[in-house]
Amino acid sequence: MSSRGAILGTVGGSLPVVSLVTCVLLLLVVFQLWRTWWRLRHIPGPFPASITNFQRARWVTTKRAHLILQDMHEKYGEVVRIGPNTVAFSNPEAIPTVYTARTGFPKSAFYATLQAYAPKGGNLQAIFNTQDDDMHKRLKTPIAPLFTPANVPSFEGRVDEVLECLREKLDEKFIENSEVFNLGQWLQFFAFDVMGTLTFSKRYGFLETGKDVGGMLGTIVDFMRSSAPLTQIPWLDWALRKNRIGDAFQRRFGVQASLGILGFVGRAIKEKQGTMSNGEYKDTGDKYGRGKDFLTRYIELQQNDPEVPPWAVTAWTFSNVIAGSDSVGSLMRTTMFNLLVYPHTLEKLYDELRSANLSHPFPKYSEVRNLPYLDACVQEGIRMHPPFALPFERVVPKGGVTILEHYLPAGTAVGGSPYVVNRHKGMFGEDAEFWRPERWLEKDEMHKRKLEQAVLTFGAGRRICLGRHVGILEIKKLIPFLILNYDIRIVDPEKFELENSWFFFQRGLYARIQKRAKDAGNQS
Ligand code: HEM
Repeated sequence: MSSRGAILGTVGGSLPVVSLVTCVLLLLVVFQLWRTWWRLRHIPGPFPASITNFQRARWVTTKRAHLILQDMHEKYGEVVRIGPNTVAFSNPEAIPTVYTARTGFPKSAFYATLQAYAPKGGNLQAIFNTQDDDMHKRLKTPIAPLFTPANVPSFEGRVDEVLECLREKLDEKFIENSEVFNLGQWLQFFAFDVMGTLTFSKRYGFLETGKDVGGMLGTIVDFMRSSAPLTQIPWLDWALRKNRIGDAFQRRFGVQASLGILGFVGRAIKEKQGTMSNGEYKDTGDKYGRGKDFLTRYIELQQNDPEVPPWAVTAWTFSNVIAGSDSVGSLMRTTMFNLLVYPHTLEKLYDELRSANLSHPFPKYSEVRNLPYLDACVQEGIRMHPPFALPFERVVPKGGVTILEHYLPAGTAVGGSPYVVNRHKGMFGEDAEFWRPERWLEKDEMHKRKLEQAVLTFGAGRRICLGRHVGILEIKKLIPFLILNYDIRIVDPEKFELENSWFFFQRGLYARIQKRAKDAGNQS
């Protein structure tokens, strides 16, 4: 008898061996599941979430993860286990603990899934998606001064240029015949063309053509739709997309949308570097008093500082395109939608704007930035519909942390969904689900600051949105312009639809517009 046969013989043939191996494997699986469950067993949540991430990935595929998460908090409390190693909170009191101003509480692997991949260079780290604190500092420090409240008004002339284009198109296409049109889409075109102008000195052409030129908007939707479920199971992203074989497959079948955006950014950089090196580009300013665009400033920063890696220009520009266009468009739509659906708030805002003696047709930022009711409407829009709406995950550092009386060991991923946190009734009131700009004005300035700090739409702490002042400038320029110049009526508000694919997309804000009488824009 061979030695193998002898071994089999000792356990009575091959079948029992197979059974034994199966039993051992099963025991190992059970042990592993038990260990996984055990680690955060003190955090309440649905049982499947304590042993697998597939449940929360499934929530994301429904495109209504924000509502499911809200239900989970309703059922299990303010701190809920949503994955084997992941915990979500709903009370804004946890914000300063999780989103600290110092390093050491890094972003989780959620963000790696949002990094574009190239087989030669690996993942492209951008400011908003890098998990590495040092890399973040290297990327952010050189460009942060461009985004300060003091510098942001230098971009105003470029916004006026795009407002002019929007005005022309609205007047030309939709005034005469009272046509019903997709106002939401035009606001998105506006937001993208503003970011194109701010970044490249060029509109993408959305407003000119009334179309998604080059399919860029669709590309972003595709990228987010394919990435959003994977943010919940990052190793799957790595296995499917972030390796040479997966990448080749994605390229072959044209499903890696981030490459389309990167390709666009790459071409724009090359073109600009060309015009800068052959002396064609002159920063002379123009009738709008515009200064240099972002890309020119990025290229100069990179050229003047040997510490800055050459690929930083792509990373910075990619951030502008991905983080700074759809987000602003979303907030514009939310604010307009709610003003139209709650006409008494629109009237109140109209009265404030008329009394303010604003420049016509485009109010100056200095004239509108501190108008109280306009500010309340913008803050309420920011609160109601955060353009990024899955929990912003961070990794608990060594020593663990306690949030809302729950201890989380080191290595736990923890985050708040801005949609859920922004609707916390204890902070924002029993009517937190509803549009009510007055909540920002009814107490003193300290209360207003407290509410602002409780809103998670821009993130918080060290990784708070760098471009928020740019976005607010755009919104505070656009809304008064629209309201003072046009009488806008919403059509079929129930056609307004939401899709949460990490980017919180909106569709179908239909309206009719008419021009207001010339003297209606100003009371004085
Ligand atoms: C006004 C609408 C905007 C909203 C709601 C928004 C929201 C956000 C959020 C939530 C984050 C941080 C996410 C996290 O913690 O994971 C973020 C980061 C960032 N945003 Fe925005 N954003 C907006 C506009 C912009 C604009 C206009 C720009 C650029 C011009 C921009 C550039 C950035 C950058 C560079 C970061 C990374 C900051 C860092 O990690 O240090 N954003 N944004």
